[in-house]
Amino acid sequence: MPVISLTSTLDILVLVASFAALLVVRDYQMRRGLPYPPGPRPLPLIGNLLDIPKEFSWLSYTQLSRTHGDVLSFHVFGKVIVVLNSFKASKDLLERRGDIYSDRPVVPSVEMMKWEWIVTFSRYTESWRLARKLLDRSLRPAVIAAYRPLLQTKAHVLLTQLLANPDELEAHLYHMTGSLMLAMGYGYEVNGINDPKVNASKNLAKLVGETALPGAVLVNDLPFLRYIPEWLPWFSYKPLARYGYDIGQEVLHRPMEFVRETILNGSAQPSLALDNLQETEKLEEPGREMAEEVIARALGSLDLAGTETTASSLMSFFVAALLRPEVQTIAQEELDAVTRRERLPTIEDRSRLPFVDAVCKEVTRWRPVVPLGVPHATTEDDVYEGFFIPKGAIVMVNQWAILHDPVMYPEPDSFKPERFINPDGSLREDPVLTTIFGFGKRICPGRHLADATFFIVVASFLSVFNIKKGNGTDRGSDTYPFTGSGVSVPCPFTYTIIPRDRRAEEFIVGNAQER
Ligand code: HEM
Repeated sequence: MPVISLTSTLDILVLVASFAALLVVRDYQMRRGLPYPPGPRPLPLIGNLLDIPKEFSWLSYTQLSRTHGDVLSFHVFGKVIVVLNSFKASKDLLERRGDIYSDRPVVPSVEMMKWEWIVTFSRYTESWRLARKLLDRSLRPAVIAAYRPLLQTKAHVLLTQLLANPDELEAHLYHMTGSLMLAMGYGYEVNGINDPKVNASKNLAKLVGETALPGAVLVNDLPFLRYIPEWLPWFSYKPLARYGYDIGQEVLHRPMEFVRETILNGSAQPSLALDNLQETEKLEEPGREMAEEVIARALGSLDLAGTETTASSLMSFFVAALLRPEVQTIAQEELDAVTRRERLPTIEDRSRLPFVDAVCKEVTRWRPVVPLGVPHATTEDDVYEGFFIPKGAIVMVNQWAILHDPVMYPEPDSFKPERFINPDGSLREDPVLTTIFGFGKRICPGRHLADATFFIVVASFLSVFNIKKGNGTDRGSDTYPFTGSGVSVPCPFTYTIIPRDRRAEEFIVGNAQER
């Protein structure tokens, strides 16, 4: 029987220690003696794995930034994760040094599901640049202005649905934002609450939320797990990868097939797909096929990235309105003065509705829907304020820390739209609020659409409805907890939605008949 002698054990220990020392020296040389940004002390091998909670990690980062400073670093299995906790550092790095801070991290689950076509996950490549250019062009303010009537119609349909079935708020919001993306993107009119195209993008968004962030599933930390074969069912990621790939392909291709069919049979409705496909007609093959692929990727990403974020953010508005019912009354007085209760508000009314606008701004500050944004990655080594940030580092913006800074926003955890109102009653603009849409070359291309949609839904709702607390114990803001994973949304809550009065009810019915 082989015996491991004391000397050979010592030999192994010496070997491991020398290897570890070699790594430390190499790391020191690589960063030219400069320190990494501060953070909790890493443990051997696992680094800071135990310092990064799976839930509500933005709260822990905010806490740590108070002692360590606004740029933090963590080390997990050899990867450096940098968390930016201030607007200044986020601007300095992601915007001013955008050439080297605009990549996305390699995420094993994303690779396995072949989701690199989704613009949000695409690496900083020529293929990303092409799709991104198309999105920026298609979602610029002038185009969004042209789609205002569509936005308003969708908001009015939402009112009708809420009147008929007020208990299904979340489903109606999802339906509204999903049907808006599909109408704008492809000229597709959704068919009822269980429309297959809305469901496909909802399923994809759900799976993305559950799996696509670094650390969200074990395979993202231990990439070798992706090779475990299917005959080890408890451990293999392959069935999940296949499912993710299939629903991804459905969102990527099905709506484009629909547009092509409607072009052929002459029933195509105005849409971003139609506009862009018409442009490609001038091209020769293979350029045309490639251009069509870019359109499919860009619009599939729009559908995916725009539906859940906007719907979830709107859900937070309803929680805020429950917590401070008097805010509804103030906003309604402002709305009534503008519309005289003779019509529904429009996006053009916005400049005369500063308080309603302030409500929208405060909701997004109070409960940012993706509190850690979408991770960026560096393509070069860099030095910031004396700290070393290596090539390949994952860089995240802690939106929560920025938008809950008690100096900028006193009592940051309270929902207070008044903070955005100047003493003369006008709206106080706040450039820091764009934080919710990210920074630099990767800033959300759908921000103008999201902003207009948010406003018109809130204004339309408040002009005809009230939301009131449902039954159950009232524990203040604790009655309405939010989820703590990548996308932070209100947990299910009880409420009652009722028309403000008989006049409001008649108005909703009359408006629906006119459509
Ligand atoms: C409340 C609504 C929304 C919020 C809070 C939001 C937030 C964000 C954030 C934080 C990012 C990452 C930015 C970065 O990496 O620095 C992002 C990216 C993106 N968003 Fe939005 N978004 C919203 C609505 C929309 C809408 C309506 C669309 C489409 C119409 C959209 C399309 C996208 C796309 C395609 C990306 C990926 C951009 C890239 O990687 O180049 N988003 N969004």
